[in-house]
This record gives sequence, structure tokens and C-alpha cells, in this order.
Amino acid sequence: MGKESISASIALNEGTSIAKVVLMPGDPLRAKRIAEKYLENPVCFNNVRNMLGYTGTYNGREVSVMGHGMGIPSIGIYSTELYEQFDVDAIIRIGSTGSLQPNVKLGDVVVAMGSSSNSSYGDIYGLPGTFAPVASYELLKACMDAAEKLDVHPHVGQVYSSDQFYYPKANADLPQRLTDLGMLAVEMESAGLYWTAQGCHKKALAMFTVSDSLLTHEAMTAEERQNSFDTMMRLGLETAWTVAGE
Ligand SMILES: O=P(O)(O)O[C@H]1O[C@H](CO)[C@@H](O)[C@H]1O
Ligand SMILES: O=c1cc[nH]c(=O)[nH]1
Repeated sequence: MGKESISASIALNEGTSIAKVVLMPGDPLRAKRIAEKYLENPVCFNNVRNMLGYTGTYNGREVSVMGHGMGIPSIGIYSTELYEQFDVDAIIRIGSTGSLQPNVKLGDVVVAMGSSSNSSYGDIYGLPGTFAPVASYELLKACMDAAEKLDVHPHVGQVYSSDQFYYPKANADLPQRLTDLGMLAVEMESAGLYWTAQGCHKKALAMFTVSDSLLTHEAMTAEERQNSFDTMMRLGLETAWTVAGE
């Protein structure tokens, strides 16, 4: 066994390493599929808790891909350890999201410039006001340059990182209020990633494929998800490739 993180959540398999840039979906099996489909010579570096992580190359530059689980506490642990204990410079979350706007359609790509949240996770930084979770400009710029090159047209703006997937009756009007505030879409981790990156003096970006709509209640089939995720994956990989070369 190679190096192990303090919480023992990441333990490098013998002879493996983690790249400076890590793409992170929530689902570890998606990380495996991404590594096998898009990376050259992927090698599994972590199996702890089945939170699979792989390192390979994309167009000749080293990139890793690893699952981060569900919710801010989970991505908080993995991203902190990757940044602080494994010397990772940049994390790009590649996820799914629920639309909050009529023009944000199923299959569209959303890039989170900022991420509001009902999570108290940011309180650990002890600011008396709000610690605004924002993307790293350098990654956002690399992403938008890649989008132009790939002829992809993402929605870029503020998303909502919720601690809840389900809204009880007492809070059933929250999605409508988020829509009124112009939030593009809802997911469950980007704010935690952005707080962690800033706290660790590292870089982060989150991008998503719209898998469902909180307005119309439409949802993609598994096959549709698979196909449309490809556009976001290319965008994430091209962004990673750019920063991996710097
Ligand atoms: O983007 P992925 O990893 O699919 O994660 C999304 O799916 C989970 C909810 O089903 C939450 O973790 C949410 O952020
Ligand atoms: O958190 C999430 C992720 C995808 N779709 C949703 O509606 N919510």
C-alpha cells in the first residue's frame, strides 16, 4: 500500500499516483466508466470505500478521475485530502443537475460561476458574514475557451447547492424562490467544493449536465443521460488538459 490520507479515506494502491488535476463525478462507477472510456492507460489508485479513483493521460497530459460521493460533507473530505495531502492543484466536478429555469433544458450544460447554498459547511471558516463560493477564474476561462473550441454553449451563472434532494412540505416553495432569484439549476456539492478550494488556496470548477427539471418534472432516461454526459465530459477533459499543461 502507498500513501494513506489522515482519515484513511484515500489510500494509494502500490505504485500509483494522483495527477495535479482531478475530475470528480459523484458516482465512483461513473469515475470508472469515464477513466475507461476517455483516459489512456488508466490505473486505479484508490479502492477505499469503493470510492474509485484512476490516473491516466488525456491527449498526453496526466489527469485523474475519482468519485466524491453525495453531499457537501463527502466532497469536503475528498477535496480537502486531494488538495492538502496529495498536492492536487485543481478539481473539476462533473455532475448532474436539476433545472430551475425554463431555458435550461434537459441535456444542456451548466457551469457554476457561483454557488449559493443552504449548507452551514461554510461556517467552519468563521467569517461573520457570507463566504461566497465562487469558481476559480482560471478554470472558468479555460472552460469557456474549450467550449468555444468544441462548439458547446453552456449556461454560465449561479447554481444552488442544496443539502436536501427532497423538499418537505414545510419548504416546498424553495425551488420556486430559487427560480425567481435566477439560479440556473440545483445540485448538492459545488458550494462545498468552492469553499474548500478557496480555503486550501487551490482551484475548482463545477459543471453539470441537466438531468431533470424542477419546473416541468421531466427527467432523462438512463440512455439519454449517457449520451448527453459526453458533451460535458469533453468540456471537463479539455479544461483539465489546459490546466494540466500549465
Ligand atoms: O452530479 P452527481 O454526482 O450526479 O450528483 C447529484 O446527484 C446526487 C443526487 O441524486 C447529488 O449528489 C447531486 O449533486
Ligand atoms: O441534486 C440534484 C441533482 C440532479 N437533479 C436534481 O434535481 N437534484
